[in-house]
Amino acid sequence: MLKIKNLSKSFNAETENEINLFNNFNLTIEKNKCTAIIGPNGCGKSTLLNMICGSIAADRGQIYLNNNDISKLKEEQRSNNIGRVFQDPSMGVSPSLTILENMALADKKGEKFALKRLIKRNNIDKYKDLLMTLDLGLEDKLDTKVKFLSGGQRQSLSLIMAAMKHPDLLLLDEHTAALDPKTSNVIMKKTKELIKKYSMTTIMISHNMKDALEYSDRVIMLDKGEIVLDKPSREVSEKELMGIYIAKLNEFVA
Ligand SMILES: Nc1ncnc2c1ncn2[C@@H]1O[C@H](COP(=O)(O)OP(=O)(O)OP(=O)(O)O)[C@@H](O)[C@H]1O
Repeated sequence: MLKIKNLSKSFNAETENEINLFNNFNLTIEKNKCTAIIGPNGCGKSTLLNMICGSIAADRGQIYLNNNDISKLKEEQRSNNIGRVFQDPSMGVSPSLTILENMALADKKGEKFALKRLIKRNNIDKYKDLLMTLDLGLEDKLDTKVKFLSGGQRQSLSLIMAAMKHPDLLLLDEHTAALDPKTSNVIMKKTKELIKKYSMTTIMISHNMKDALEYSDRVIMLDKGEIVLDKPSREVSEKELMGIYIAKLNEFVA
């Protein structure tokens, strides 16, 4: 379970460009459930994920993961228990390393290791088995540098790597937004399968209302750093979400 208590964050404090994004923000994310976070551009979705994983510091407040206060931990320390897949297929993987080297790195997350001893021959079958589940033939390209893979292939690899150590929390930051509809669909299905298989508590940011409803247990809409809707996904329709979304966008334009 993830518990966020009284989180506050502003940017450019005490300047004319000050943005008070979160002000005493509270949220509890249930264990082993997938929660979708939606909301218009700039409402604070990525900033929230960045504060959870520690890539940006909150001004005030606490974050508890399975009752442990992680607020003061560095990003690397939090990454032992938090996996993340980004929108950009080049993030979350090391493009100049091979598929095999990337997977071995993900496998060693949180451990001290020597790079030259990174790859353990007896782990290769494990990596191949994981890649085989993607059905993209990547298991036969272990020595291919990741920069030569397509966006969809990289994103699939990134997902497998993020889930490899069965993190307590999986953060999906618009992870299919840069992909074509068919590949996006394949990756969403794979995501659902992995979340279920490894019982991962998941937060998924999406601008795709249909995916947000289909693949989550709960949907939360943010607007200007505040929760404006919070419902079980099965109790809300795409039409209802779009209605609120458009009303918020119109408020923004007005
Ligand atoms: N490092 C930063 N410095 C200054 N302002 C920032 C910084 N990071 C985010 N912001 C501002 O905070 C607000 C929220 O940004 P954020 O990226 O969290 O929104 P978002 O909901 O993820 O948007 P999108 O859907 O476009 O990805 C925006 O106004 C953004 O300009």
